[in-house]
Amino acid sequence: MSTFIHEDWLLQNKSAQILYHDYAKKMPIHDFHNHLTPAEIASNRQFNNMTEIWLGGDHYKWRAMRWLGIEERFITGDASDEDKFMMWAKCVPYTVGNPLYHWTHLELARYFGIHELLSEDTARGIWEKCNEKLQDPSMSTNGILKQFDVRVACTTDAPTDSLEHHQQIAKNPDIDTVVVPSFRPDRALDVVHATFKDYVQELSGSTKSGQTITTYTQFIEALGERVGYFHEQGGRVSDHGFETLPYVPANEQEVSFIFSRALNGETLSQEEIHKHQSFTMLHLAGFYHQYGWVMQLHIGAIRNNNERMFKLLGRDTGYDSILDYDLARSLNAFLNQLEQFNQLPKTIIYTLNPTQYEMIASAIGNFQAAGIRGKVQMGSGWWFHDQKDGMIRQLTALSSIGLMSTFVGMLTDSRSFLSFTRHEYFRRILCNLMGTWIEEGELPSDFTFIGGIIEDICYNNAKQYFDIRGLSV
Ligand SMILES: O=C[C@H](O)[C@@H](O)[C@@H](O)[C@H](O)C(=O)O
Repeated sequence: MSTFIHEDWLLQNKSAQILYHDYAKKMPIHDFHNHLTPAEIASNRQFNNMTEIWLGGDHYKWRAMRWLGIEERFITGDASDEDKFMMWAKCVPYTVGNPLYHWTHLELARYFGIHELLSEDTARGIWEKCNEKLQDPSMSTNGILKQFDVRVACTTDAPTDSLEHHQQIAKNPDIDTVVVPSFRPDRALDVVHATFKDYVQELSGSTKSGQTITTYTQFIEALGERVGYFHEQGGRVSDHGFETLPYVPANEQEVSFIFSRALNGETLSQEEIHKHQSFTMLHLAGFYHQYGWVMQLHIGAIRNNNERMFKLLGRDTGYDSILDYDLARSLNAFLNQLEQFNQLPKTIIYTLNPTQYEMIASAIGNFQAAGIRGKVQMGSGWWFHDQKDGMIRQLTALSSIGLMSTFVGMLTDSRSFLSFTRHEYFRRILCNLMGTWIEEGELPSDFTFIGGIIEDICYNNAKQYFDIRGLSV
């Protein structure tokens, strides 16, 4: 009997199989956005068991378990690692149709050589086999990066981070992967949050002078200094998470006043919040442009919706979802404002709302520029759309309205070292889509040509676009 994850899995025709096996499969990985922990890479962490590496931090699995009515103690609570794994195994058969079912079995197959389907019945054997394999040097963090030929990994880091772990990684001759930080200044834009004042203090502490920030000008200077520091440490990417991307024009004087009111803990109007955010984003984008960075905008998540659970577990624990809102005007206005002053950096826009794919694909066509292929990009299917249907929708919108040949492709966006197979998943779906176009006569059956485009989307485009120092290929 053939296994579920077989050689031609998801490749439904001959052309798709050729594209995947002869072109996509061999390409290295350029993982330009993830949430891996630099400290774990620096210490070359070896995981004790499957729960540690697979279930800890994975809010996708947690949501599915809650959906099945599992008690929280088996999800994020105090149950033993073994009991948590057994409970997850029991849930897996009921995830059919959800990407979790695919991801789970693809990860078991590629990392552990396990082709049995995970369920209550097979759980014990799989737990033991995987835990044993996890002790192998090939399964340490560095072992995994090597196995999957991960040439670049961009972690997600606070502007105030010392980046000491990145420095250790860079000095370690055993780590071939170029691991660089991404600058994620969400808290700098969150003037309404009760901790904004503490954040500004933290930011002051991270600058060379350590001088207390009291004015907006000092605040922007401090952020600029930290962008410079990240750059020195190899950073070439920033990342922002927005509910919506407001764009409300403002001037320095107004925003300075709003900033000092925020520092005093005064209540700000929605308009003031948006003005501060818009103006600060223009400054930040200017820095990214100056350093030749890529600005990533993740837009459209409504977060921490379950207050009771937020109080218990905090953020990123599986209580975020898709926001509906208007984006076209503010997105165009924001990009336009940067473009007017020649300050628009290379930009990737991800949306959590797939009804916006066509709109975004059309908007980015307004801001492409000489000398850079696909300067403004639409990011791959993000989060709830990091699955077959989501990827096909994103690729279809991008290819119909823009140029898919310039697309920088896939990233894991994951907190787990077992997620590198997401690239394989994406590649199979991409090859199946283009292979089907060949079979249906919509593309020529010229494999060198179409295969070359596949190789570009899998790796070459990202390598060229991000231009991360030290890349050896
Ligand atoms: O795929 C889902 C992601 O990891 C999600 O948790 C992140 O994208 C995170 O919310 C972020 O804002 O960076």
